[in-house]
Amino acid sequence: MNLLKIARNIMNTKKKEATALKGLMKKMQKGKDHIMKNENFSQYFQDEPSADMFLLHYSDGQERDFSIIKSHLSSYGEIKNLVVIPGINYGFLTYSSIDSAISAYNSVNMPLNLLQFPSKPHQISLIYTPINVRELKIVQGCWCSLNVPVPGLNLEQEFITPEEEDFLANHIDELSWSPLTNRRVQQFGHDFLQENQPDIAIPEFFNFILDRLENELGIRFDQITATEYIPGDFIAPHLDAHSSFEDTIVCLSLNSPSSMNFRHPEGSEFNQFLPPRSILALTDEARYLWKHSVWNRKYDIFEGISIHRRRRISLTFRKVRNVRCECNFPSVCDRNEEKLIIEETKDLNPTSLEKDFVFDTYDKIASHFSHTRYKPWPKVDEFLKDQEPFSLILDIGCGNGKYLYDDPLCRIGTDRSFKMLEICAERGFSVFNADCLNVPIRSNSVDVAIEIAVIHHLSTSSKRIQAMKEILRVLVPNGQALIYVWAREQTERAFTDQDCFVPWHLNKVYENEEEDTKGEQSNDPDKVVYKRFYHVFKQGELESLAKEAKIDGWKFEIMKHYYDRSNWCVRLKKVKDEE
Ligand SMILES: O=C(O)CCC(=O)C(=O)O
Ligand SMILES: [Fe+2]
Repeated sequence: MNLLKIARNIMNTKKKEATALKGLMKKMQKGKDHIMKNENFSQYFQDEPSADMFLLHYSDGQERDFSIIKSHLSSYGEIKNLVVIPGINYGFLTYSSIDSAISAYNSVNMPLNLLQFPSKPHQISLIYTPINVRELKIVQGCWCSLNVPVPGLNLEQEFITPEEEDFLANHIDELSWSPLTNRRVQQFGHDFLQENQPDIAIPEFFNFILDRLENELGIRFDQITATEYIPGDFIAPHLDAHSSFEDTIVCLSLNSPSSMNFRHPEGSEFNQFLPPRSILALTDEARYLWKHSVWNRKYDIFEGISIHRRRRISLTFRKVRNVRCECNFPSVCDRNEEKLIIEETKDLNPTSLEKDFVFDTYDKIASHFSHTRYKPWPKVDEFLKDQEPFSLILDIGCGNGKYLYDDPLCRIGTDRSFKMLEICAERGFSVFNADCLNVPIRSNSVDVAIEIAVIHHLSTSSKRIQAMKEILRVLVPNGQALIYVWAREQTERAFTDQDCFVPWHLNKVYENEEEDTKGEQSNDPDKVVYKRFYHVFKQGELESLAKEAKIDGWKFEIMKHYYDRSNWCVRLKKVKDEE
């Protein structure tokens, strides 16, 4: 090779390097600009060195990238926090000292300091920030620890071996999972989710673990729930029903770390880290008083370091209770709760359940209810504003009239509760007393109907269908309706049954002294409790109801169905039934 050729080769390599470098610098700047613009983070960036840093890594933030980022960044000093968020190309880093941060900053930000990620090589870069990562809302992992101060909570790590973990998970996966909205489950022993179902025998492959638990805790568990959580799945805060199971409940985690939130009724909260193969025993206060939940997060932050969740299978071991619960926490105990058994009949007359726990209750709580229900829900409002001007709008079950506000000429409301109607009348709205099963309005006469949080107070499915039929009847052809009902799957509350009572805690200042029937005394001396009857809807149930409701050659077309504020919702249109 002659000299000229060598020189040209060197020149070419240098040129290539320079182009690569330019490309990288451009990409870094683009990444920075993107974050500044879209996440509005520019306020968090600063030139002055600090131990807290913003980490641009340009990878997909998955677990395999995380370990490379971590081992590289550890070489500059001790790391206090390192949060890499699944699916996001930036993260957060805190060093134990500013010196480490400076040394990382100076080396990492050098162009062409590429890290060999499994996906592809990446440049990472660091920016100083004044913000502590715990305070950043974007970080949605659960900050958790191994020992949380919840009395009666006990974690034991490595309760089973990795081989036993595989053995259990494989056997369970051979059986069939039942889907719930946000996770899948399998029940063994007594199936408390499906009433009146015979017990399912506990498969033999569980025997070794039942024996081990019996040896350790002295309890032979006879009910097992297997739950599958894909990252992002969750279980809402709940207490395992006191009346259904005895004191100690044990959760065994398979295949993935996760965390469980414990919340005291007065508000304090802790996140318990759950390593795979560990058992967590809930006894006494932890079992009876603190609600537990698994949040819908894709990662947890344990000792400052983000830990990606993978597919987790949890096994919950319980012992079915045969005697009344005598726990020391009567305020949260269901021992006195009657189980609602509702007879399905075609009779549309109100039952005493509806009279006492819907009509009467809403009359009693009307003014308190009205003070807490004044803001229209944005999606309902949007629907109403979407309608042609001067459309006639009927609000069935209008309550205090929060959707009747502007434009009273075109909006009319009905309700069963006279007290609610009095409130509407005082506000000058056009309302009248009516039952939603028999609306005294001509057929084909209203352009738009809404029925928000009403149908879930009807106790039988015949009544719920009749309510839908009434909406269909009064609407003009092509008229639209919007219906909201409480979702069983909501995260705000947990329901063991679809038919249930939900308490209303009424401040005594709202109690009418002349009335003879009073609510029950609450734990709070200033409050009384009134029960409201609800039938909480399963996902898809409202759509089935809409499909079933047909009259005189008309039916509903489902234009949209969605979840909003703990409710299942449908937007319907009255169309010709061609069948
Ligand atoms: O995921 C877990 O370990 C807890 C499940 C649970 O709370 C339950 O099934 O009641
Ligand atoms: Fe539970």
